[in-house]
Amino acid sequence: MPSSYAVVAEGLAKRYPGGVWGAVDVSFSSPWGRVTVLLGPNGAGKTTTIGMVSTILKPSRGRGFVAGFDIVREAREVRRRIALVPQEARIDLNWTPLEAVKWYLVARGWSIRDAERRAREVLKQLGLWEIRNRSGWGLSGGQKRKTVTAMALATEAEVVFLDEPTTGLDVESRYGVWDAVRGAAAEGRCIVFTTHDMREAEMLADHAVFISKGRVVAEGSPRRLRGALPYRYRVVLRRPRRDPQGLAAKIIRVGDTLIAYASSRSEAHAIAEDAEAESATVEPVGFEDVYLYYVHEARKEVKLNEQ
Ligand SMILES: Nc1ncnc2c1ncn2[C@@H]1O[C@H](COP(=O)(O)OP(=O)(O)OP(=O)(O)O)[C@@H](O)[C@H]1O
Repeated sequence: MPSSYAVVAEGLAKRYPGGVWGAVDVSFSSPWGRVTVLLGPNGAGKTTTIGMVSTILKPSRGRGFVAGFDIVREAREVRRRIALVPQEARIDLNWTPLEAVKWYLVARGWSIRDAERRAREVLKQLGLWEIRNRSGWGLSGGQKRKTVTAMALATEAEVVFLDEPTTGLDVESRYGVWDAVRGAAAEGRCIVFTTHDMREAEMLADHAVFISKGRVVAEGSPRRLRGALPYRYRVVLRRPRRDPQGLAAKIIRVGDTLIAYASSRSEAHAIAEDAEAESATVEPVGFEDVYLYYVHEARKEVKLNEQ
């Protein structure tokens, strides 16, 4: 029973009724006390993966463990230890944020007094304090979304699965969610998070898992994944007069903008000068570049361990 990791997926696959494969071969390990971010294009299999490890979906193949418990044979034990915010989660609109969080905790076995105290704490952290007593009918989409996230993070769950919790949230609200997620990880819990926002992934991830077409194509810490790219710098050229073909390690075209990759800062500056572009910026590669490389280019599996 492997329990040194909070979540372990071993070759998980899911075939939906009708024959569509939602996941084909998903293997990854999420450490305790860390934030694991699942990344990948629409339809890659992130939600399906979260569904399987949170016991909502039965895998068609493979094995999975949460806190050392088998996700199929010991699903009840797993459920006791997790909290989940599905992508489409909604609150009961007849409740206020305070009621929603508090009564959810009570339903999980908390005393009313502890639930009230904890609900207040989390609502403050997520910037929901001012509207804690407003009916769900009077909340904006983002406020409702944050309330559901507050319900999951307020719990004692050792492992919290959040499927795109910040989609549609304003900048300040995102910071609130990030703060709460980091706080939960600092308590030793494991947070598994999906997002399409590369900046968010870069800010939050201790551990990243890239999924493409139902398979894990890369896994590791952001630093390791960045370091494994065959280039170090990206040059963004807007309307270049000359094509940096030959100078760049790789080029991506987005309309009249080119992203050229270089293996050193001096090469990057040479590309920027030579192109005579309307504007040129040179920056170290980031998570977006990691994403583009692993998801769209490298088809082979890459695994980067922390050692
Ligand atoms: N209930 C279902 N029945 C049949 N096919 C499904 C079902 N749910 C998902 N799929 C399919 O499984 C594949 C993976 O979907 P999934 O929702 O896991 O992707 P995702 O990575 O979470 O995507 P997104 O970023 O758009 O949320 C897709 O091809 C999808 O159409």
